[in-house]
Amino acid sequence: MTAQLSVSWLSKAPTVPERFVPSGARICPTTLTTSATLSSQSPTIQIVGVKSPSWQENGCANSNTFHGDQGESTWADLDTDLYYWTKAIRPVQWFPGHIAKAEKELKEQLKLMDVVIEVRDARIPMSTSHPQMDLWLGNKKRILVLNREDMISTADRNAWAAYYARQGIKVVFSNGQLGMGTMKLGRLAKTLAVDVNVKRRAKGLLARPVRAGIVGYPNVGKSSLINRLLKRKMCPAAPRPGVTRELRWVRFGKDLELLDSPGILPMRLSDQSAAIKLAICDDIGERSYDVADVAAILVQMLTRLPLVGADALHKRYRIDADVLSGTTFVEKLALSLFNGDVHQAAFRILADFRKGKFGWTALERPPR
Ligand SMILES: Nc1nc2c(ncn2[C@@H]2O[C@H](COP(=O)(O)OP(=O)(O)OP(=O)(O)O)[C@@H](O)[C@H]2O)c(=O)[nH]1
Repeated sequence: MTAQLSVSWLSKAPTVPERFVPSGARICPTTLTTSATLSSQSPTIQIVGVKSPSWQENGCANSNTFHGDQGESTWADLDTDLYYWTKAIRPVQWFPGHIAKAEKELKEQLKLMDVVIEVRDARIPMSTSHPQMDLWLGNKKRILVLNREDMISTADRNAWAAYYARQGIKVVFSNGQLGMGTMKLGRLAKTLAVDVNVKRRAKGLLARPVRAGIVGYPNVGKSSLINRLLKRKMCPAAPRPGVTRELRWVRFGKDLELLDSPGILPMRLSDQSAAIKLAICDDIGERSYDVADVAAILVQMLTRLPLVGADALHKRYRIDADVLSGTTFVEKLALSLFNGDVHQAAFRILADFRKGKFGWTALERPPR
């Protein structure tokens, strides 16, 4: 997919740190691809009852600017640069066998679902949107959940809420760890599927529980949400991707059944900007990426994020991020804290980000 660039892009060379400029790399604006634009391949999410069913999630397929209350151009520039940074590192690819199996089984179970609850990581809602989800779900009733709401800023949340509101999409923000949003989710699922039993009764059949399938990328918090709703640990949940291996229906009260499913993602991650964000957010298996590369890119991203910046990195590690490439930053940290062990230093930076040590922030803002 190609992106049309705004004039400012054409006139402004991306700020690409040396380490991430691949040899022979050339800026070719008309063929730039960004995570924002690639995600536009995924068509629509809709909540039944909402008019105008077709939501081009990234309806501005060719827009690369982000909106929000601050740093609009910062987000756009960052997206451009991220594209180049990823060109210089080992591609991130992850498709373990259980995902292929889960995808097949999930498609078979679809016909049993009255409503589908699609869970995404609130830090990266576009990068955790499966490009084929719309094709699989067709007209099925859907609820969009942005989980890990505690891991983003209020400004991020407002930007995403406004974005979905403009599309006529109701989005539930949730916290699978503490349970916020889960009751609302349960209620919404039952409300959306209310016609199931209306139709059954009209045919003289007994009412049955509404069936809601919970789907999404790995580690976005699907099982945790179910456990929180049930107030019991019925589904395996742990802080690493790929914990749920089997599809499993569980009952919530007498009128709702929930399907927990393994996290699925595309066999080939063609959008490497999205793939890097999955790695940063721990939504993809650790063996699929080079930790040092990913941490170096994270440093460069954080330096540029309006809510973080080089100051936050300096405060934590006493190293100036704004004058160094991400790689040099990681190497310096390795020397100062880990006896030169770059892997450990890289892992520390990723772990600190995931624990919110630089402040809670999303890595994506909605397209305009
Ligand atoms: N901070 C925070 N952590 C969460 C939230 N939801 C889930 N988690 C944590 O994220 C980790 C992954 O959650 P899971 O429920 O196992 O995720 P999953 O989507 O089922 O993962 P897969 O098995 O890979 O499909 C767990 O350690 C949870 O405690 C949330 O809203 N906020």
